[in-house]
Amino acid sequence: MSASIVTGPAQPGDRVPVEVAVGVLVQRDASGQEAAFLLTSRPEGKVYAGYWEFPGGKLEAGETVHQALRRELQEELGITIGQSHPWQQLVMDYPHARVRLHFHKVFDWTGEFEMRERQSMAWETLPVVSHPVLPGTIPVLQWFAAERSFVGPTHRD
Ligand SMILES: Nc1nc2c([nH]c(=O)n2[C@H]2C[C@H](O)[C@@H](COP(=O)(O)OP(=O)(O)OP(=O)(O)O)O2)c(=O)[nH]1
Repeated sequence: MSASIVTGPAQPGDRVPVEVAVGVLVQRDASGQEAAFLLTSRPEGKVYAGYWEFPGGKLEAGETVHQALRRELQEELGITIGQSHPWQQLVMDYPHARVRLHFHKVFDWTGEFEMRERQSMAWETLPVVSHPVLPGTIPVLQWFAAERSFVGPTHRD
């Protein structure tokens, strides 16, 4: 399976991207600095099953990214998010789909985590130990590395 990051403007003949809301849940340490972030594994039955990603899913008709995130995290993890903060966007081209990923950071949520799709979850810092990570997760780890002045591999190959 090959996947690539799309850079530059759309070209004639490109597939129209599917819009995806992605939640980057971040804990803060005692001094208020950003600390661990949440990764979840893709459930059985989905493409890239078992790969680690940030929780989220496709926007439904008429939804904003925030609304989709709130719904997906309720459905998948059983939590209710408060505010979400737009952070980064990325278009990925996979054999199965072209997706535009809208990453929002989330610092506030309520409820207990329940793995409603029998996925796994892990609070991670750099370098992440969960393996393998989804191709679309790698740029996010690089953004974290830049924000945190982290040097070295962000994950296992
Ligand atoms: N949730 C999520 N999806 C990601 C990430 N990175 C990445 O490339 N993707 C891709 C994988 C999928 O092609 C797409 C998300 O679709 P999905 O199948 O997980 O969404 P969904 O939960 O709405 O799925 P479904 O109801 O259609 O089964 O975005 C990520 O960090 N999180």
